[in-house]
Amino acid sequence: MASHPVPTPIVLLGGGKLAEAIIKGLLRSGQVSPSDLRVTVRRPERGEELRSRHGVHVLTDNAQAVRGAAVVMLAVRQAQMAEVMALIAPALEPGQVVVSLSSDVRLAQLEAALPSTVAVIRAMPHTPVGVGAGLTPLTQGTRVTEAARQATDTLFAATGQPLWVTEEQLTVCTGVSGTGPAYVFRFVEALAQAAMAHGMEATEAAALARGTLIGAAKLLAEPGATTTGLIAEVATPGGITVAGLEALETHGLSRVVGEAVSIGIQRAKERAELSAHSAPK
Ligand SMILES: NC(=O)C1=CN([C@@H]2O[C@H](COP(=O)(O)OP(=O)(O)OC[C@H]3O[C@@H](n4cnc5c(N)ncnc54)[C@H](OP(=O)(O)O)[C@@H]3O)[C@@H](O)[C@H]2O)C=CC1
Ligand SMILES: O=C(O)[C@@H]1CCC=N1
Repeated sequence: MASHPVPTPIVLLGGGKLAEAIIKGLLRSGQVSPSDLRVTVRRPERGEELRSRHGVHVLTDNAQAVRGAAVVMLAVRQAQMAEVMALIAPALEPGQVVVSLSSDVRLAQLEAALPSTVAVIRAMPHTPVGVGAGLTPLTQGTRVTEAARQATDTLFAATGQPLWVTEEQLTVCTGVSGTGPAYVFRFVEALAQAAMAHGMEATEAAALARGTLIGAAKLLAEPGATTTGLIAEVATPGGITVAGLEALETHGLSRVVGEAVSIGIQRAKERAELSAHSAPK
């Protein structure tokens, strides 16, 4: 599917952290130019940042921004979703694709708030989209045509890899890959803290931990790499890594990671419920 051109213009409503990562990823792909991208903000200084860093069009009027767009992405937080959907609903044009990045608003609620002539898709990108290395789970609403699906697939392929899932699975993805980069970075911090506890200077400790993650990630990205194989390459039988791996499990690594994922999924479900109950009828 990714051999199709990326559909443009692309409009991002809410120029926050995730929107900027998507802008960076799309521009980096070389398949989209700054003039293909429009982003809305509510603070002029944020608009200036985005304009000067990426050369994109910046607007404050969400309804005006969606005019003529091929794809409209909802990139505001839960608190602004209902308001922004109400603003753009009368301005959306038949055939447009609306992609919600919100973890908190379900397809049924999105479709109820938006005209029946637009295709609604939910996406759960993560910040690696900014370097073209994102994995973006997607789930489609009831009015999605093959063209709309292909347009969205192509767009996220430009920032890494799209992955189509059910809406239920998207909630799991939120708790695993949407949040996941933060957990990985926290692990790097913990590794650096451990190095410092054993006498390393902060700068060297941070470099050791960061270098370990970046090097390990590159090995994992090699064709055919498996975590089991990569672990075996490090863990000399009867050696030091084996002892460390045992300590990780004894002290609950799998349980702790499982707990973080479960809490994330539970919170995503609670927020979706809250959002459904507070939506204007
Ligand atoms: N960050 C991530 O890694 C991920 C985020 N998401 C989802 O993406 C969405 C955005 O998250 P994130 O980027 O982190 O949050 P941010 O708070 O960074 O971005 C939201 C942006 O929307 C702006 N905004 C608010 N109201 C309006 C409005 N009426 N018109 C235009 N812009 C407006 C905010 O402006 P101001 O700066 O003034 O507050 C802010 O810059 C959320 O729904 C989140 O769940 C999903 C997956 C991963
Ligand atoms: O923390 C959040 O709520 C969002 C959703 C997944 C990643 N960031």
